[in-house]
Amino acid sequence: MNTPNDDALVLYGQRFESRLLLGTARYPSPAALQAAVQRARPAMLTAALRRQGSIEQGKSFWAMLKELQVPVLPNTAGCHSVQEAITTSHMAREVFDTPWIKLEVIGDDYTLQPDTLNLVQAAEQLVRDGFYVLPYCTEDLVLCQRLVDVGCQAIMPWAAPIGTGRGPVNPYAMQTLRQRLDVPMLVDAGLGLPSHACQVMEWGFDGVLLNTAVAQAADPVRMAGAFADAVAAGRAAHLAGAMQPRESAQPSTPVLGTPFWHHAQEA
Ligand SMILES: CC(=O)[C@@H](O)[C@H](O)COP(=O)(O)O
Repeated sequence: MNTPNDDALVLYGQRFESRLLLGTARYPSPAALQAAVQRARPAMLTAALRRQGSIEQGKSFWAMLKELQVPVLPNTAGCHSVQEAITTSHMAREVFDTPWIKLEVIGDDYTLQPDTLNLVQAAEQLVRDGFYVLPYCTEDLVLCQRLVDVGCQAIMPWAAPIGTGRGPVNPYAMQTLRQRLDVPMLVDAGLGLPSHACQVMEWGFDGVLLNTAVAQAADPVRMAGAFADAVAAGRAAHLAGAMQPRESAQPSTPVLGTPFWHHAQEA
């Protein structure tokens, strides 16, 4: 029997049972992608409208995504300008028949760093056009605030540049961001290990989006499972309320006073 999840992820008013989102690129085979998705059961699958490959390959890829029955989150990967991102988003909405868009506007091709100056403008227009915009951004607090100001109901700060697998490179800024803004935040890009995902979930992030760490693992299916478990563990730890670290040692078993077995013997 399925028990209702009272801790579902809610984005733009929609509930998702999982807090893990997966990318669909760079898997060794379509079968590996399918099996990884079946193992991880992600909330959404992101795919670039501008995928490389022949028209035939494209058609069978989209058919496979449909078969997986996981909501598709089209993305604007490869877009470098506001207009390009907006046009691509509108095409994606027609192709996938969905209001969701992962908004990427790349500002630097070497680091794949989001164009923080133009991202807000693109997001504002897309929100006005009725999209559910999930902007891929840096962990800069003021940028994230501006994205929220223009109507983004959730944001996706990076942990590290796409494909690096370095994990959160700026823990201080990420934790500050989490404390300062009260919107759903999904950490997108740069996670390499399940422990990275667990860490950001412990900090209170609402979910993670990742691709390379699963797709490029020696065993993508097993790694997909490991990430799904890590995301759930990090979320549970966050909700459980962690102890505060201490400077000095404190015995976890009190040894002072009368041992409890002493009373038992006297009774
Ligand atoms: C697929 C996708 O959207 C990536 O651009 C995303 O940002 C994930 O990054 P990693 O591959 O570093 O997990």
